[in-house]
Amino acid sequence: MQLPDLDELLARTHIVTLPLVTRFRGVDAREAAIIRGTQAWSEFSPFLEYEDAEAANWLRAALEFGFDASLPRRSDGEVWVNATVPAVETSKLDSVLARFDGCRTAKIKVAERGQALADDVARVRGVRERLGSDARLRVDANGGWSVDEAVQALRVLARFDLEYAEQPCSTAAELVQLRRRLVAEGIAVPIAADESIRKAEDPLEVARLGAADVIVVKMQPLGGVRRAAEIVRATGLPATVSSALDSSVGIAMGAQLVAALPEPRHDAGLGTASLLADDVVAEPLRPRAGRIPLTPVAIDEAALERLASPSVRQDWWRARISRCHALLTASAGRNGY
Ligand SMILES: O=C(O)CCC(=O)C1=CC=C[C@@H](O)[C@@H]1C(=O)O
Ligand SMILES: [Mg+2]
Repeated sequence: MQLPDLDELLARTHIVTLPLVTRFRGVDAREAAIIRGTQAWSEFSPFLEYEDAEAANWLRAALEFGFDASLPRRSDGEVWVNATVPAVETSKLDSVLARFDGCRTAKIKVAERGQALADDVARVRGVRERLGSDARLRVDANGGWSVDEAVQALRVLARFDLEYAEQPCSTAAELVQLRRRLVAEGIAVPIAADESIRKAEDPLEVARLGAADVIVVKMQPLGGVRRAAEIVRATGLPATVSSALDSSVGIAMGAQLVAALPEPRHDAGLGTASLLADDVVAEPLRPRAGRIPLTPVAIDEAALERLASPSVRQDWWRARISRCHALLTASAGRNGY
């Protein structure tokens, strides 16, 4: 595939600000570039604090999805998704869970700065009580615990029967130590790596070190469907595909990554359109009966206008796209991107 040139890319790009229902990851709104590709609508939405070198991978993913005619795409079938529970008080659990119709798996944020282990325990207990004993529950600490804190927390949280704990500590070396400690203490909680995959220089290190039982893969940070699927294959570990809190366009991209992976599959963290108060498509990809469809999304042109970011943010994003495009052009490999 040839990279679209910069002027063409910018002419095809809409910059939008999507309000969130609940504060998540420290933000109340999500900014994204929505791109009308030649093959499909695609999304470029690296978090604002990411440097260009990291953000360029996200652009690679957007270009593959939007412009690469040789990318296999499935339009039939569905993807099972998990409910995503932000670090809310227990009084908000009913309203959060109500947004994830029929989800049989929930991922619960823990180790939030300013909160205590008792808050995490109450939240996990609250979700277990509401979803019942058959539901699969995962927690995600975003690297917020030391090894000692993780042992202490997982000893208590294990009581709620966890599918896994995602990125309990920040480094792969700590995850290795933690896994040994959990085995030694008889605490049966598998470990998943997220930031240790998507923010690592070498995403295969986790597998080499034996740092995780499961890997979490996000299609934008990993540079697209093909690259992410290759990482999964190379690690040989079971994978959970997850969103980066994308619009429904990015969610549809993630769903194609799920379809590209071998079975069995963990329920995907692709229910997060439910955390948005508005979206760019006619029918947002919110879970119904625990699933989202693989059908291509239909853009709502009026929503692109309604949600258009203020001009100062448009300029910021266009400058960012230009810099990332230059990085990709400079490093273009055999495939042209
Ligand atoms: O995996 C999910 O259930 C939803 C996606 C999700 O949790 C995340 C999306 C974007 C940024 C991250 O802080 C967060 C994660 O850590 O997995
Ligand atoms: Mg995570």
